[in-house]
Amino acid sequence: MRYLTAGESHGPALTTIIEGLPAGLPLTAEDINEDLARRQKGYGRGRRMQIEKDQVRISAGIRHGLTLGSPVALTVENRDWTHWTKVMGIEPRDQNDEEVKRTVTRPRPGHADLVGGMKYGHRDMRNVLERSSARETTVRVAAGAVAKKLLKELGIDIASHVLEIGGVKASEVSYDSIEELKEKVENSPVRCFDAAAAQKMMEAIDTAKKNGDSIGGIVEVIVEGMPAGVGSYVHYDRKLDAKLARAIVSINAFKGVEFGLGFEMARKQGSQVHDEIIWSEEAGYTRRTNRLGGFEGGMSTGMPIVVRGVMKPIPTLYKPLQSVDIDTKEPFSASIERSDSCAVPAASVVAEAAVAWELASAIVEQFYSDRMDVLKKTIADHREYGRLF
Ligand SMILES: Cc1cc2nc3c(=O)[nH]c(=O)nc-3n(C[C@H](O)[C@H](O)[C@H](O)COP(=O)(O)O)c2cc1C
Ligand SMILES: C=C(O[C@@H]1CC(C(=O)O)=C[C@@H](OP(=O)(O)O)[C@H]1O)C(=O)O
Repeated sequence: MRYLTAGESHGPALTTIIEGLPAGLPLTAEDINEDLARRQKGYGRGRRMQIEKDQVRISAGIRHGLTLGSPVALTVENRDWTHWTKVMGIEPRDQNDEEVKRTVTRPRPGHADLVGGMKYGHRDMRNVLERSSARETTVRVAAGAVAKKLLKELGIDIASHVLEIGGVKASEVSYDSIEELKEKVENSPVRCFDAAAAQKMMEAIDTAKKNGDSIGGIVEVIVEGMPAGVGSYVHYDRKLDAKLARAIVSINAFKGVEFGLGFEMARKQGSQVHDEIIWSEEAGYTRRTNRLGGFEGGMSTGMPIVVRGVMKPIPTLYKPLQSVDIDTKEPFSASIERSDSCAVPAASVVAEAAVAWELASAIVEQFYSDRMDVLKKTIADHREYGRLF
């Protein structure tokens, strides 16, 4: 499967086209809108999220609530567009209009402005920031919601949550089921299961905001029910953990990724890292522990997938950092109109979507069928073969 996205942050709309979905997958706008709403929540976001109320319009690929096997086209309109019709106009610009003539010549350190401008020859760096904006993650979440629906049909469940914001860490995660974790997380303004830590995280966001600064954090995605043996050890570009790593780091402002114990493995002995193998009639092959986070040799082991990503602090700051105006070459200290101070909770929903997409895509590639009912049967047979292997 593959998908493309198009759209500028303050343009009319964002669009995605999804190709390669099997026919017969139940899918409604509500399935997608639920995740769009989850992405919009989260303590620490700026005023833009009060303007937007993301809703998907499905314009192709679905009939009577089921996928047809043809490309699925999804669009989310930008409500803010009504305030930007002149500046972001599609038609040639009106050279006499003062508002239209104003260009962005002051790059923000940490954003794509300067290098993107140099690369594409955009001396008005609005042409860069409009597309480099994380507004694009709206339709990535829409594509992810479709992937999640496919995974759900195959008995694969996915959740995401926030582990750390601005140095405030949640306590060790403990939950009886992924459903219990989800319930706690969805009721938290920072998507953290630990209520005491969540309170401190919100205080850290308030402090950063008051100081005109921004903060980042760490998110975790957990997947249960993934069959063993998806991905492959035989070639670098077929390793599923590598695909997930790329997907996480492709999210705006994400700078690192780890699986299971992750970077902590550097400080441990092999006996404290590798997961002992056991077998039972009911469950087949499982592990006593899950310190490797669900991967061996670039393949899913069948244990829960545990992947984390680190998000840097938001680059646009009310507290000015020094930069250079590209017209005058003079230094300036930037002042800005609006920005998020922390988008880690929203980004955890994006990470969930990114992981869901990669897993669904890898499953469809490996167990290919044009039909959802056949895919379901193939996965069931694969699980049974693995149990008795
Ligand atoms: C959900 C989300 C919201 C974001 N909001 C902002 C924002 O309001 N202001 C900002 O400067 N950057 C924001 N970012 C981060 C920038 O989009 C990102 O830093 C930029 O595209 C440069 O890419 P890089 O940080 O990956 O190098 C956000 C990122 C995410 C995932
Ligand atoms: C619009 C979204 O996030 C935006 C991501 C973003 C950036 O630079 O990445 C900058 C901000 O945009 P604006 O300047 O319009 O306030 C965020 O609001 C969104 O998540 O839907």
